[in-house]
Amino acid sequence: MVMAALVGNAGRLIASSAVRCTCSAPVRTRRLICFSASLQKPQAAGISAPELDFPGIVGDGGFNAAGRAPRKVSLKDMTFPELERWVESHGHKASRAAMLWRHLYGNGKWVESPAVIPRLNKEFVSLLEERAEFAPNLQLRDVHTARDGTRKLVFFLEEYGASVETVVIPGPRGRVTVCVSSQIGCAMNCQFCFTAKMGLRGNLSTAQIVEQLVVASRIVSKDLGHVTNVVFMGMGEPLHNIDSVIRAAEIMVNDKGLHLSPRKVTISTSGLVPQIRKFCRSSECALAVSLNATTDDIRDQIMPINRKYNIRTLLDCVKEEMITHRPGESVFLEYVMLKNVNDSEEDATRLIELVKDIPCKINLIMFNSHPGSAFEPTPLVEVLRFRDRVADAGLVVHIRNSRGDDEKMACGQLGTVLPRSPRRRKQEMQEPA
Ligand SMILES: C[S@@+](CC[C@H](N)C(=O)[O-])C[C@H]1O[C@@H](n2cnc3c(N)ncnc32)[C@H](O)[C@@H]1O
Ligand code: SF4
Repeated sequence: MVMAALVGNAGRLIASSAVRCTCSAPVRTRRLICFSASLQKPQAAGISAPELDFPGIVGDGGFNAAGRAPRKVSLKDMTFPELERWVESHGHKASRAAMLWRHLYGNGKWVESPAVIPRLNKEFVSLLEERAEFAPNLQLRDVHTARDGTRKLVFFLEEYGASVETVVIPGPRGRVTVCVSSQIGCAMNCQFCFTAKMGLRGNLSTAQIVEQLVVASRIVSKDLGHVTNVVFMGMGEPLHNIDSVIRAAEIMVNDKGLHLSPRKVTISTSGLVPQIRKFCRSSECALAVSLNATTDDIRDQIMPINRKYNIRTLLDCVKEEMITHRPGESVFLEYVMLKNVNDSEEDATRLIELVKDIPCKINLIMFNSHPGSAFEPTPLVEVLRFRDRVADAGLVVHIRNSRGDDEKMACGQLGTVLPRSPRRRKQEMQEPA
């Protein structure tokens, strides 16, 4: 029956027999990788060695058009200790880094130029003007608002000629969740996900990830209040861009700035096993794993990454990492309900067996349809039945409703830009009075 449901999709599923891997990265991505090799010869490039220690330089491409002088460092590429080192390496007190950090991230200030920071030492202002970039290359192009109040921010990246999207989801009791993107497109090719159709165009830098949150916070601060939660569930596979993502998450939880609780910053992955290990050992933020099937047969077809790391390998890794490195915490297991694909009674029974020894919370996600998708959502009554079976076995399980799906803002729908009237676009982009 399951296979029958997949028949319409079979050609496409079978044809996608391999996960597109990192080494088939597009030219732009390869250019950045090759660039890091050229960093090994700093003198030849006319760049002073201390500058090379700072991630803003590397993430930014590093050189000006002439290829000799260093470009500005991108401040939002740096974690707090790195910013302190950068400030000190230019002969200033570390306390100036703390002040700068507060103005970048703290207390709703979010400044974009040293000129507006009061009582700043003149030489420090010159240093910032000459050598530092406050905001990365990420232009807010549009804000769409769905009927349920969910907002989608569309950012344009000039160097890729493409957009990435960020979603703000107002919740009950003052909860405000920002869903950030980590890549432009995605290489993982999950068959039910619209973002997969873009393929991978490139990775976002730490600064570009953090900036999504800063801009979203600024836009919603007057009417919704503070952002309370961040989920890396927008465009892209966060652990395919793990270094930038871990650093962005570190900046988000820093208590002198954005100060989110690490438990409220969740990184979601389709299941890259070595990167899950690295993440659990080097970040304190929460982990979500998109399981989405209970047999390798089905998962191989809907999530090609399963052909590399199958369900057993994935769940063994998750269990071991949670028990060893995250005692007392639970992993979120995401499960998109696909009609006649992964939603049977047998699936519920297998799911219980698979996860019963893992400290976890299961989220059943309603499938969000998109143009060209061969999948259909499981009817709500069936989702409720599935949930009850899993809950009766003593597992923690919730149903996640779609938010913003009328404006294509829900999970797995990102990657399109909707036309708006110029008047409404102007209204939505303004900060509320
Ligand atoms: C878009 S992904 C981004 C994070 C990461 N790449 C991952 O797969 O976990 C976030 C979540 O959306 C789910 N998802 C993808 N396409 C979906 C769709 N069309 N409807 C509902 N959920 C979807 C994924 O299974 C995942 O749990
Ligand atoms: S579900 Fe996640 S990993 Fe899969 S294609 Fe979509 S964004 Fe990529």
